[in-house]
Amino acid sequence: MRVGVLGAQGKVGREVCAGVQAAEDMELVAGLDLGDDLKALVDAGAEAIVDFTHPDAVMANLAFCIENGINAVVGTTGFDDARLETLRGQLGESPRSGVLIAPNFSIGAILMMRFSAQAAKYYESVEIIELHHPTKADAPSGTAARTARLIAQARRDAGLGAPPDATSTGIEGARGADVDGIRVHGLRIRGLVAHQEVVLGGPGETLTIRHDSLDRASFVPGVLLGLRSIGAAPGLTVGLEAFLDLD
Ligand SMILES: NC(=O)C1=CN([C@@H]2O[C@H](COP(=O)(O)OP(=O)(O)OC[C@H]3O[C@@H](n4cnc5c(N)ncnc54)[C@H](OP(=O)(O)O)[C@@H]3O)[C@@H](O)[C@H]2O)C=CC1
Ligand SMILES: O=C(O)C1=N[C@H](C(=O)O)C[C@H](O)C1
Repeated sequence: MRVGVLGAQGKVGREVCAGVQAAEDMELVAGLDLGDDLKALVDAGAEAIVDFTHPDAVMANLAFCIENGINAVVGTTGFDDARLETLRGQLGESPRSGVLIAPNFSIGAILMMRFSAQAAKYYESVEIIELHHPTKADAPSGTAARTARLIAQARRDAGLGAPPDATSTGIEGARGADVDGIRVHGLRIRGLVAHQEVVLGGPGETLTIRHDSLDRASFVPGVLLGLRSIGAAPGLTVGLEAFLDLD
């Protein structure tokens, strides 16, 4: 498979380039970064791209790929419902392309999200703490936002209301961000890579589900799986779990 990487000079992009180059069934035909012309992907005959760029850049990159029939595996964050709807519309007009949007490509993070959603219906309280390196542009993290939405859906399905919280006064932000009714707290700490805790609580007990990406190599096997899978999945896929046998 002929692969292009967007954000090739970035922290994750560099790891992905090395992973693609080491894969026997893949060839790295283009490594583009800020300022490079996307036409290089077409000139190089890229069949699929990987995007680890910036939330402000990714939609234009994907519009180009979809128009040109290039499949895309996307780690860049910043996807809300409106953006996903835009992509569905673009893919509807160019049905040969497949786009995978995955908030997190590490297997442990995917399991952490799955376990959190499974546990959600058993606990009255739940909050999320995401911890990242201080060069991260977006907050809360894409992983935390997705986890919050999965937990919120599981709570709704179980008929649970809002988690208990008597806070009636305080400093703005002290209780974190509200994502679909779930509180998310963000830390930006030098030395960290990507980490998340989901803290659940009920009478007399708590359960903490924690995942740590200690190195960006943790994202590469999932990206390669996405590349190997996306050719057979035209349209929009959200979450790498669609290509994992989790059930
Ligand atoms: N889904 C997942 O598993 C993961 C997702 N991420 C997400 O991936 C994204 C990138 O993260 P990270 O690698 O840490 O960030 P970096 O800032 O280290 O890398 C981003 C790279 O993309 C470049 N870039 C910016 N705009 C464009 C553009 N229009 N076209 C091509 N390249 C561009 C940047 O250039 P310059 O520096 O000159 O601006 C930089 O080299 C973030 O949204 C992050 O949240 C990160 C880790 C895992
Ligand atoms: O910016 C990062 O580093 C990461 N971004 C993704 C996110 O926002 O969830 C995935 C992982 O947390 C690393």
